[in-house]
Amino acid sequence: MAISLKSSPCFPQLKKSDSIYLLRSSRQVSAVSTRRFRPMAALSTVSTIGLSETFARLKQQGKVAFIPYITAGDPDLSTTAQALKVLDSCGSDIIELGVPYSDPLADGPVIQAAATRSLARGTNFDAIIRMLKEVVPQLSCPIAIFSYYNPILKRGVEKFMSTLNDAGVHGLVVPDVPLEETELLRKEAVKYKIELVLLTTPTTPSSRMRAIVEASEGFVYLVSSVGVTGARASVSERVQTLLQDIKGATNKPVAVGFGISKPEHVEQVASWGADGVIVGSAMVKVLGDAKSPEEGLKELESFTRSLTSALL
Ligand SMILES: O=P(O)(O)OC[C@@H](O)[C@@H](O)c1c[nH]c2ccccc12
Repeated sequence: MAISLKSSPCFPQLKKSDSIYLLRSSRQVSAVSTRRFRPMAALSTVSTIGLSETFARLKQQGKVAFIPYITAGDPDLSTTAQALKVLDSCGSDIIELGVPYSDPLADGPVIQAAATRSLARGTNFDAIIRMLKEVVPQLSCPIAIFSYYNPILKRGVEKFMSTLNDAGVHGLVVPDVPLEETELLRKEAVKYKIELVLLTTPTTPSSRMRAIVEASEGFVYLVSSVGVTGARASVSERVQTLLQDIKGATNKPVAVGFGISKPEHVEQVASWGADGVIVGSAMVKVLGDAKSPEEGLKELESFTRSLTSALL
């Protein structure tokens, strides 16, 4: 069944030939766009497919996934709700949504500041989940929650996973959980159909990298450079060989993050064979630097479009 696209704030009027097709998958209706941009309205009742299925569909279309990260509650949760819809309608394929934390040891100054602002406003996990229950049914791309390990342990792993499942979240990234401790996380994640994404870095020994890619669900997160998150002037050439090493060890999709902040970075990483490109700090900065939430959302729209166009 094909439906014609309606105009949406994020892309010019598309031709009829750009119709999207609603495909019935085994578990749910899913929408595959024949182009990167999707209208918000036309997909308001379609539930999303998961991370691995998203990558499989993009691979069939010869496309690379665009994966933005934003911090929930910065500047506030209602702006986050609108930002998710803007990112979705501007062609994001998966969205990473960060749960703000008081000790974000892997984050650079931009995301640390966003977490501090969000926590100062009183953002908490329950409020984020309430917001997601409203917004997820309006999105056409899956959400992966980004949380440090401590808040998950405090809430209880099973309760945390079932709460994500209830909210329609498909993925989870826990940057500071050691591989040795992922067993319990993975067991509960599988039970609640949450794809647990693990990270490998340029300094991960190859035997450990192989264990990580084996255990990772949804996709493998290749951290492009040592250090913390934050926009860099360029993406390290080493990413090319790291991608080859990982792809030699698994058929799972590999998405690259850290430092990517310009269209040329996106293009470069895609040309090296990445299945997905992750942009966080640069997105968070756009929202954080804006004089008002409205201005932030407008800037986010044009910035996202500049990056997703680099993948077309
Ligand atoms: O911010 P960058 O340099 O664009 O990197 C992506 C990153 O923000 C996102 O994936 C992320 C946010 N917090 C993290 C902590 C660890 C690893 C990754 C992350």
